[in-house]
Amino acid sequence: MKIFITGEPGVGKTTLIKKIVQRLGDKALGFWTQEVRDRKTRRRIGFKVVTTEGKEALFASKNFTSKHLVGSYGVNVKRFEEVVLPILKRALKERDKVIVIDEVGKMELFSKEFRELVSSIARDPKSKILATLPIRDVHPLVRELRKLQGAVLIELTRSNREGMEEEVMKLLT
Ligand SMILES: Nc1ncnc2c1ncn2[C@@H]1O[C@H](COP(=O)(O)OP(=O)(O)OP(=O)(O)O)[C@@H](O)[C@H]1O
Repeated sequence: MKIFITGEPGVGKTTLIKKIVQRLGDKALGFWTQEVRDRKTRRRIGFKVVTTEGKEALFASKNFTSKHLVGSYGVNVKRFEEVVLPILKRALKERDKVIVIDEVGKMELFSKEFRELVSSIARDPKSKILATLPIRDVHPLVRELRKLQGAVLIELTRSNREGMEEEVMKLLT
């Protein structure tokens, strides 16, 4: 089963992914992206990736100098790749796992290897995927995934998000 969750920023995609990862336990392999806020000011200062194995890395920050920018955030593509690529490569081999990719977004898509791995995972007819996509087509790959044959595309909204955890679990099991 391949499931793609899309929705407006802040609607709760990452929250949903984390709940499902918790329920899947060691059946899930992958990562999610979440914002990092300053402890004192509570202002958003960057984004980190967290893997299902508990690895974390701040990979986008207002304080990073980078040629890869999304808004005022500099993206450290190397740091993203170091944490995320090994787990996705493993996931491609371990057939029984649900591969979790949150998200196939602008920041993540700077990595060519990430784009190639996501394509391979999506093309594999036997892969089980739970991934999030931005609501807008920020890249041809996002457009391709949105239309992927045999996949389920769900738009998460404030009105349907309450029952979505159960809905997705039903599709996955
Ligand atoms: N079902 C829910 N009920 C109430 N609040 C929620 C729910 N889901 C998420 N939130 C809250 O909304 C905020 C944004 O959630 P989250 O980071 O999961 O959104 P997102 O869609 O992943 O955002 P982005 O597109 O920016 O990555 C968080 O503060 C979270 O606690």
